[in-house]
Amino acid sequence: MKPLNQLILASTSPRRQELIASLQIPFTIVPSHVDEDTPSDWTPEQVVRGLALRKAQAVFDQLKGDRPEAVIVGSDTIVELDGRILGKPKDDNEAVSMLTSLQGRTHRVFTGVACIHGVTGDTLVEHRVTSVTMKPLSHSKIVSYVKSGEPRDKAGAYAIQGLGATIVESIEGCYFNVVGLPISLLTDMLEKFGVQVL
Ligand SMILES: Cc1cn([C@H]2C[C@H](O)[C@@H](COP(=O)(O)OP(=O)(O)OP(=O)(O)O)O2)c(=O)[nH]c1=O
Repeated sequence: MKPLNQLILASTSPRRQELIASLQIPFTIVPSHVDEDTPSDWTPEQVVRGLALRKAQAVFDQLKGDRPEAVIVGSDTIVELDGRILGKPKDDNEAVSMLTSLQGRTHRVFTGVACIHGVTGDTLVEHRVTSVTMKPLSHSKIVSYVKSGEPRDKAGAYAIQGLGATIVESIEGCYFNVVGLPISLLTDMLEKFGVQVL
């Protein structure tokens, strides 16, 4: 397999763009705009792995005529509580109800990562899980956090990297997995494609 030294990030997420920049490898952004619906009986692992692959595959299909000498990276993040999957809230009311169910408890954040070799089409898919414990929160604190606007485009209606840091008590596992791109896992995957980060 030909070693590559460039990345294509199949994502509109500004957080993922910032995180991938930290690898100091040349990268470009090609948003995937895929339908994020999944069958209701899929497990959290199946959802994040399936959607990460769907995002990377959509960009690969779009570019494959050019056989880009780059690894295409797709990623997806969800929150799971009591077997229930929480994606991005559709409005502020749903954000309040998500945070009401998460406060004072421990939930799991799943992120799937898919890498596709732009020349050969070889594919790797992995995921990571991080446990996050949220502080107990009053209704007025939840409403005030939702009013900040931060929960809107975040799985589980919070952002640990922002004001959401003030409502998280502790985490167990990879922090960057919660933000949406587990950098350490991604690096291991890239090395399998011959992309050396260090
Ligand atoms: C839990 C949590 C999620 N998130 C974000 C990461 C993801 O951007 C978002 C989950 O939505 P995703 O569907 O994974 O990603 P996206 O639609 O934002 O971007 P794209 O599909 O184009 O890659 O939630 C945080 O930023 N901080 C957090 O603490």
